[in-house]
Amino acid sequence: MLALGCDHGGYELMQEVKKHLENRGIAYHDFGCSSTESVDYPIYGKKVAEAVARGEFEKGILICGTGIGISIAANKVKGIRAALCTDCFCAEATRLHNDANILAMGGRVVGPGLALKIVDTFLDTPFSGDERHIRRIEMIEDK
Ligand SMILES: O=C[C@H](O)[C@H](O)[C@H](O)COP(=O)(O)O
Repeated sequence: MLALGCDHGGYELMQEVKKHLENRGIAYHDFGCSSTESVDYPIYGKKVAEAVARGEFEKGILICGTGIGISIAANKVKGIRAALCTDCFCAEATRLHNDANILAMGGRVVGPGLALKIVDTFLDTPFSGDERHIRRIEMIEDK
């Protein structure tokens, strides 16, 4: 189960992402926003990040205009590793190396064709489990 969140800058791309997830039979909960009316991205970044951090959702997808603000907000929540991706190489690498639990994208940056490939790459790539990556993630988490 995925947690989804966006602001007005990501709303239209999020509708494409939702259709794509439905076609793939992947369940999600949409934390909003619900239109292209101007809203504040930290609200949605925090809602999704907290739900993922509580373990209620396996992963999350966040979209704002650039993906930057909403990923900054999400990364303030302990246990969250939100990765802003603009290409499939980064989407794959952040799963393999960082075990990222939230994908962030920019609705004003990537078109739907590329964005859906990024989503698939992120969702379909497992964490490598390599010792060096585990060690580095634990350093981020301050364990
Ligand atoms: O990082 C922030 C996001 O890209 C926002 O989507 C963006 O700042 C919203 O801008 P505006 O309020 O001008 O639509």
